[in-house]
Amino acid sequence: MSSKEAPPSAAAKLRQMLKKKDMIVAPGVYDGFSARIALEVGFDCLYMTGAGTVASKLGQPDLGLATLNDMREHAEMLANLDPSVPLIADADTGYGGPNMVARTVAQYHRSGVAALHIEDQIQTKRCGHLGGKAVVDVDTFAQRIGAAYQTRRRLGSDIVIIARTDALQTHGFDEAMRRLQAAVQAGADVAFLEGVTTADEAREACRLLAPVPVLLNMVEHGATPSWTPAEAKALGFKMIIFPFASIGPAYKAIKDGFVKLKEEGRTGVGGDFTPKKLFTVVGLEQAIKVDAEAGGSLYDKV
Ligand SMILES: C[C@](O)(C(=O)O)[C@H](CC(=O)O)C(=O)O
Repeated sequence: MSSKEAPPSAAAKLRQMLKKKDMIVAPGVYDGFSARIALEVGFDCLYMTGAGTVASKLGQPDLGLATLNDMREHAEMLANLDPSVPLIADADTGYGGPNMVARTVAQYHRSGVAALHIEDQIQTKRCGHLGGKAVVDVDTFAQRIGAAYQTRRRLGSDIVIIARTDALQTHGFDEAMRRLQAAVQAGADVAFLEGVTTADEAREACRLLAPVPVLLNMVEHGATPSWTPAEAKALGFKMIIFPFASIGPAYKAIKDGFVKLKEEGRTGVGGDFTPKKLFTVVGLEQAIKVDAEAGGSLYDKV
């Protein structure tokens, strides 16, 4: 029996999206559940936040504590919930020298990740919106991106390489631009100026980098003013990520529920949130279908 032609990879799909004029909007997801909710709402691109991954998987702050294995495993799970929806995943510093960056790109590619961002912070990195950051020199950064590009070519992969500079805070705008330009020369597909602080700076960065697409990191209450996708598009950005779009509301909702439980002995979970509702959000229908198509009847009475 012939099988259907394989659909395009998520990375190839993201490359197509980059060519269109629409803004690419990716909500931050930090676990399988938040990713499923983003898919339920109909987003056509997801962002795996490193900060959210470290917080949820390790219960730790975003200080470079996650290893390649932690991040890859998480990214693979997220990328494959719906492989037709591209996942942009945080890859921090690439986790070492050129050979480690090469392993990172190869492993993210094999895991079905559509795009990854690699930055110029030192290995003991921190969230880009904390003070006291330090960056490697421009040549080391260009080597990281060059290793990513060579790996992508070697594998025949469409994975989109996003170069992020954290140099704005310590070295100023001109040096940050120089770094992004060096990264583009080294093979980056998309530029990411971390911690942009004003609309003028944002507009100028997009102008100087054109035609290279620029990503905006819309961390709420960080260094960057709050802009909507439409406002970001008007400034010249092509992609926007909202890293805390799920972990922020989750914190409040979970905490409120726990306080209620502690004080009143009840969680206050809404009556519509039945066990079946939870499993439906995370793919119950698909699981039933797979079983039925294989001739099974395991879930007839679910
Ligand atoms: C984008 C980011 O890398 C992330 O992990 O989501 C973080 C977000 C954050 O911690 O504020 C970053 O900007 O460094």
